[in-house]
Amino acid sequence: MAAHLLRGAHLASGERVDVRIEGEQVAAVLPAGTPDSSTDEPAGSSTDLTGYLLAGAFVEPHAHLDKVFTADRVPTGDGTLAGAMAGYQTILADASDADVQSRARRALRTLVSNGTTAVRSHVGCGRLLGVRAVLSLVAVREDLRDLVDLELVAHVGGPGAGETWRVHRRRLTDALDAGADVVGGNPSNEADPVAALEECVAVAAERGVPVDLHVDETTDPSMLLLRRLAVLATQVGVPVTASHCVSLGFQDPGVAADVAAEVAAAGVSVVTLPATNLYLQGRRTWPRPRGLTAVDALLAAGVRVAAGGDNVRDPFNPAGRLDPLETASLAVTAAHQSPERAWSMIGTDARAVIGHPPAGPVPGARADLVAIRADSVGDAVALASAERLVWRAGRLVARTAVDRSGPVHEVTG
Ligand SMILES: Nc1ccnc(=O)[nH]1
Repeated sequence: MAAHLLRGAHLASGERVDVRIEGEQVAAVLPAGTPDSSTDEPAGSSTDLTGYLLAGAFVEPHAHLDKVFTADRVPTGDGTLAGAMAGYQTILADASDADVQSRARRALRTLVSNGTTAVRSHVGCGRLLGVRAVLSLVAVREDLRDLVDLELVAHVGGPGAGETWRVHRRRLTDALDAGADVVGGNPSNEADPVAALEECVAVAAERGVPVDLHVDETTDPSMLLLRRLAVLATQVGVPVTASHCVSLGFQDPGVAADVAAEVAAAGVSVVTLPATNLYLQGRRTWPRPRGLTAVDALLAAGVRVAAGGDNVRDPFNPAGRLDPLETASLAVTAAHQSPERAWSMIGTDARAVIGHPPAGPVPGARADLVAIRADSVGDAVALASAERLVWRAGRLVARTAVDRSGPVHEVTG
């Protein structure tokens, strides 16, 4: 089997190593310069990674690829979630298959060149879109399958749609039939949030697929569906993820700790989405709160917490770089996590949340790797150097070099 040697990189621990890749996997991790690791290597089958930090590739656990890059098509809204949802409705008529696909492809290539090899994207499948966007993204998933693992979440509903949960149920099953992998939705924004939540979880249980819901994306503490979701999660045998959970950050600390314990006991994972929730939440209150979930309480209770980029250049967030290191930096400054914890939230934890097996410079793991020019994890999170190399299943899929004129990206897939 063809082997490739990555020479002289350092790991997060600081140790300098040579990493041998065979096929799709990491075959060996040896101290840098170990003679055994480089003998019998024909010239050209190694890469010098001196000065690079080598780690498992990043994972984006929560994107919205059907919406990405639409910010310039809508008038600036009022910056709230309701305003963003209303603004987005106006774009849908123009969202042809070709348009959705080209925006999603551009976003995925950027994510890959930044070090990401697996992406979970929510995709609208409500009244205006039906299964159109799901089908568009299924085609993109197929096209780019050598570059990135793309998982699709059927994101049903929306306020004012005037649809009952019977109709939503059909929309979810249609989207799953069309190729979506996971049940999603935004029950907190429905007329009957508890009924909507229960229906989503019921569909996931019936179909035997994971469920990943937008939960409690509000600073209003009286909305706390997370508690009900934790109860439901103990009754179904499918993986349950709660994205956003903003209102948990607005509970009394005792309540937050109790709910976090319930979430941990139920095995529910949480995805925090700092960029969008800093943008959308807290617009109408002073002092202005930060719209983040209670990350510390969740971690203290033993909940798996990942961090995602969510919306990028759309009515929900006009900014965003499609770089998990931007998300990690926000987890440090806005969610008060250490750089090392933030790094794990965009890597190991995010990968576990979406149910993928471990990857990284560990013998036997899949060779999904990112090398970034950085002295340490703290450096990588803070400076987010553009100089990166990315391998997926043992194959180099992207390389960004920097010369005097700036970064030069090459996505090889
Ligand atoms: N934060 C978000 C809520 C609902 N839809 C989105 O695209 N984003």
